Amino acid sequence: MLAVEALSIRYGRVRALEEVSLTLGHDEVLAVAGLNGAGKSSLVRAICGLSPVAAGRVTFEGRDITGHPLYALDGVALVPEGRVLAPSLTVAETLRLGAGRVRARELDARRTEVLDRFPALGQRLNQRAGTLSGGEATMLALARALMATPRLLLLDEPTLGLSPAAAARVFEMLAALRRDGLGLLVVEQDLHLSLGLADRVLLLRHGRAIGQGPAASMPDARRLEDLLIADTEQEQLIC
Ligand SMILES: Nc1ncnc2c1ncn2[C@@H]1O[C@H](COP(=O)(O)OP(=O)(O)OP(=O)(O)O)[C@@H](O)[C@H]1O
Repeated sequence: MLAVEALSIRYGRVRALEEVSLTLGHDEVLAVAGLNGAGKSSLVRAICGLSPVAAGRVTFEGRDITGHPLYALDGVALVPEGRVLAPSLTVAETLRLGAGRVRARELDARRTEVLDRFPALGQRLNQRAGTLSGGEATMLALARALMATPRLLLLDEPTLGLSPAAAARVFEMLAALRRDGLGLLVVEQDLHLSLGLADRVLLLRHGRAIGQGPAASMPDARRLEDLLIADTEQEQLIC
């Protein structure tokens, strides 16, 4: 469904990503792991046209979408780092934004479908996003993305700032979405959560892929953390 080929990202003289490649199939989960500054957000943002691509290619369902802006990408939605909700908008207004330009009947149908997954949001339709708890706000960011009826969902640190229990609930939701056929690319610092959900894991260090492979064949979370921290260059540690 998604293929990233030798993607490089530059911000002026900063080399944020160096020739990183990955593939993701339908209803597959790829977790991207790396320390702060490893290039995880840059990768996710470049896939949906939000970071400058210096070289390489992104294809989605066979179409070249390199540099295409998110709003023009049919089938792809993003849950951005930090959720990026407008605090003064209500839950209902936020969901409406996520749907883009659709007819009222279609909007109602999508909202009903999405709220089936998030009953707590359904009880807060008139509450302003800025007054939601961290866990509720994350669920709203997720629900907003689902209003676009994506086949591929990109998530950038969806558990940031959440309690372990709330983070586990987010990952339960992601598991349910995968069961329902969504492809997920998730940037996640919590390697226990990542390894529990992902089919495959991509490890980034200083903008380079230092390993990529099935989650089942990865070392445990503690060893993975050590690999991400290590200073020595070890190309393709895990394949
Ligand atoms: N807009 C920008 N302008 C200049 N440099 C940037 C910009 N965005 C990111 N960078 C740099 O690119 C590198 C990768 O940043 P990125 O945000 O992709 O890392 P990350 O792995 O997502 O980090 P974190 O886990 O802290 O969010 C960093 O050195 C960062 O300072």
